Amino acid sequence: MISCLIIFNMFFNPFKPDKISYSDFERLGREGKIQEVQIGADTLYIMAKDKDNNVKMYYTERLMDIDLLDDLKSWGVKEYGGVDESKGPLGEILLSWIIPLFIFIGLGKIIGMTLSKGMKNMNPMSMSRSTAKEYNMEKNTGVTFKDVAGQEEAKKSLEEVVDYLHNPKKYREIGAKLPKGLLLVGPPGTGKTLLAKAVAGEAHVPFFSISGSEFVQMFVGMGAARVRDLFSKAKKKAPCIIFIDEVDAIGKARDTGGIGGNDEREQTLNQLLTEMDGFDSSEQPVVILAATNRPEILDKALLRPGRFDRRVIVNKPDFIGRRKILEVHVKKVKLEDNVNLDNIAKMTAGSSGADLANIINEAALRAVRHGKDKVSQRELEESIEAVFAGEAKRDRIMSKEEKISVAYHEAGHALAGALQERTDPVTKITIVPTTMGALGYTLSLPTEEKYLVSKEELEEKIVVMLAGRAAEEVKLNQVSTGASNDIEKATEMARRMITIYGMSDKFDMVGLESPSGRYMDGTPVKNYSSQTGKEIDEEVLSIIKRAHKKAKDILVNNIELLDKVSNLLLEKECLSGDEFYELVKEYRI
Ligand SMILES: Nc1ncnc2c1ncn2[C@@H]1O[C@H](COP(=O)(O)OP(=O)(O)OP(=O)(O)O)[C@@H](O)[C@H]1O
Ligand SMILES: [Zn+2]
Repeated sequence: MISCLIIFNMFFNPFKPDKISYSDFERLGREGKIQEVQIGADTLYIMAKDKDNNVKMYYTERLMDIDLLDDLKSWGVKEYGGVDESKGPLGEILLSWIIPLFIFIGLGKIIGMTLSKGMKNMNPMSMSRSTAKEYNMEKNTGVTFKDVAGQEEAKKSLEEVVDYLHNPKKYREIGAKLPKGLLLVGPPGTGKTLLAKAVAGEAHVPFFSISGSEFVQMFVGMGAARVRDLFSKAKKKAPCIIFIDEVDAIGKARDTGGIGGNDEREQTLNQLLTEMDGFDSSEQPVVILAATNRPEILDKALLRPGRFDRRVIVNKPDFIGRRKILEVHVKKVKLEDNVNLDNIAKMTAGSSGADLANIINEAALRAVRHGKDKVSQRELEESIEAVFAGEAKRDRIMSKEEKISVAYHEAGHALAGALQERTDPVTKITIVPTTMGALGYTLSLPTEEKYLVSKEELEEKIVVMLAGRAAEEVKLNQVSTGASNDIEKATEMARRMITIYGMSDKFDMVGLESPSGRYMDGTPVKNYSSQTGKEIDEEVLSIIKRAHKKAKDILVNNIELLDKVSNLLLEKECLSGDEFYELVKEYRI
């Protein structure tokens, strides 16, 4: 055996293939120097003439150039075909090309095997591959833009990437470089991962994905190794997509300090930057998509040109977007014919795509629980409420007095909602306690999407919040702990009107608190003196007092209606918006 290897090594060197770049390969092709090409999964083995017109063997990393076969034909390459690398990367090719040159018939296998080892060692990338392989690779995600409902703007900005991956040649020829990195920015559950997969699916290219947070838990040095490994593998499969979810976990600004694991993160980040700079996107069309919901904390180095220099905003869906997302997801369940998805879309303002997917699934589970074979409006509405307010908790025993308090409290909220001009319509009132701790609740939902809210609207909202307690006062002459949540929300809103929205006469348009800046404990960053602080407190107090008085006035002026609504609530425990407005209409005419 040993002697065989020695003999073999003597002959090996003259036939050691040289690695060439893909562009050199193309140049050889254009110059008509290529005689034969064997196409492996990751490697192209090329027999071509060198400068001195001697036939030599070369290899290059295979890029997923969809024009490869056309090119080979147009260059007049006579022989080409696939190579089965499972016998060892060079096994087949060597057997057919080199062995006949030797008389070592019968030693072919050994030579093939040993050569393949030699080949491996010449290629450093395959060595690091074994150290870490924690990313996912999907050859075909099977997701297309059709699966991503709404998000039209995001899709539009990603279409160019798809086109580029489809046809890199077109861009290469004109000298255009597409951004290597795109940052998908948006709140959790809005479909960033889905969009990234859709880009890969649309372009029919492989999809490599890894989550930034996985790097943080890594042993020292592993994060960087993993990034290196990921890129080397991806480059071989180019064109392809690399998707880094939660990129903020590695890409946090480096100077923010912190204890432990920081070095690791920095190394990983540096490696990522190095890798991004280290390849030519026009030769190796690898597009890196990264997702974050906190772009502001990212290291500026990540956002420089040539890195993640483009942003794609992925927002929570508006009414039409929600409607479309619902349509995508109801396809997966059996629905009754009379289901009104418009209503569901209306009721779910503020929900993300993931919330909506969740609601549909929840409704299907409920339908099974109800012994049905189709999902109806009822299950859909119930699961929305379960998401927003918690499940009904009917086993909670309340005394009669407690029930009366809750009924007046909720009737108070509902009437303040119905009897002011700028408030959202009431869609449901219930005095059945929920698993989230509420003793009852009043649901009011906007009829249309709102992006701007006026001062008057905010004032009326505060009146609605305070009207629960106000009803207890005017009718039962009592105050209870039941209003604590309302009080907290009303106070917060009044404060924001003054300190953030510039809605007080006293402070005009001075920004007293920054809307986004918060301390570690969640309290807002304050930009004012303690004297101003006192004055703000006074202003807050006066807004609340005014609203409280208005709530009481509304209820006192409509005391009969208040009685009616709470009595009906006590009787039925739960009123729909329609039932409630029936009563209101009677009394308002
Ligand atoms: N626009 C949409 N159309 C259809 N389904 C959606 C949409 N947005 C979200 N979804 C649903 O929500 C699920 C979760 O979305 P995805 O994981 O892509 O969100 P994400 O923005 O990456 O969230 P995170 O920031 O939490 O990782 C998807 O698998 C899909 O079922
Ligand atoms: Zn209340």
